[in-house]
Amino acid sequence: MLRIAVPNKGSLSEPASAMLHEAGYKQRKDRRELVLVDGDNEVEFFFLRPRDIAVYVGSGKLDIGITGRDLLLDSGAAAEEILRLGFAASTFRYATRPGTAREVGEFGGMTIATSFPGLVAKHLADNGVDASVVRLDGAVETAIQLGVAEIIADVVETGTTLRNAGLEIIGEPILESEAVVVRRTGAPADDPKVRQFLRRMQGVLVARRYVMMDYDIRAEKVEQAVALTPGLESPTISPLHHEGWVAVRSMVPARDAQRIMDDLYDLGARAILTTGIHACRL
Ligand SMILES: Nc1ncnc2c1ncn2[C@@H]1O[C@H](COP(=O)(O)OP(=O)(O)OP(=O)(O)O)[C@@H](O)[C@H]1O
Ligand SMILES: O=P(O)(O)OC[C@H]1O[C@H](OP(=O)(O)OP(=O)(O)O)[C@H](O)[C@@H]1O
Ligand SMILES: [Mg+2]
Repeated sequence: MLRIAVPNKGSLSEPASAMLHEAGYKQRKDRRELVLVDGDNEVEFFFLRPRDIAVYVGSGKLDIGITGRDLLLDSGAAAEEILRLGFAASTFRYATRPGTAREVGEFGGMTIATSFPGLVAKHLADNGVDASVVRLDGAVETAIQLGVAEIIADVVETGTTLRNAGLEIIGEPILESEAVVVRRTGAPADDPKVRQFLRRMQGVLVARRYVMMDYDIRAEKVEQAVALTPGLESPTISPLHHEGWVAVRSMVPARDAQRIMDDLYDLGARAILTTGIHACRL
């Protein structure tokens, strides 16, 4: 059985379970379930606090886990990222009241509040800054208003929370984060169960990002058309009964599909169809 840690709460929890479900795994129906055995797929899921996942995986008690890159690096656990999952994207940044400081070099002697003390301490040390770090569980924006800290370091997605608290971002992001799959550092890379799990998750990523496009085009235009729809490997070209025409089938990035359809139409392609991909193995 492959033992997999899955976030039980917070921003990572629902999208992680949705992705596992899309990859064909059984997922829990009740949020209070802590462990779930998916016998058909020979996988056991452990629903754990996102912050603890890298620790369990790093200790070797669980084979792999889904967590945030920021949580992984903050934990200092002996775990490493093996696949980016493309959800829960955010940056990790410093912020403060206007006029307090413009860059990390000016933080000397100040106090920084954060839920990610490991990340912040390392970033300060890397920049040669001597400042205090206070660990808070959440809602760190309020720490400035209440005089607990001059600076905060927190997760920023849209920036709305910071704006609402009257704070502004300082400097470049400390980190760009997203949900990732982690395993113990140095674990054998060729474990067939892990590889199968990663292939399934990669299949979901591709199915979410691509659509299948079909169209008919005059044979003499096919090279120009295929330049617009090169596919992942190479497009399939089939002759049409109507002489001088071919049918083309190719995967295209979903976000470009409408623009590509316009361009194909202008080139003379007709019967241009896009269909969703439910699952795939590349
Ligand atoms: N607004 C957000 N947008 C994108 N990712 C986020 C956001 N808030 C937190 N995350 C990500 O979620 C992970 C933190 O999960 P965690 O469950 O500890 O916090 P949370 O989602 O803020 O939940 P809560 O604070 O309700 O416990 C981190 O990887 C972080 O980058
Ligand atoms: O840039 P934004 O789109 O505003 O998102 C970022 C906010 O979202 C998270 O907070 P959450 O709601 O999880 O509360 P918390 O601070 O208690 O964790 C994070 O800690 C930030 O505060
Ligand atoms: Mg939070």
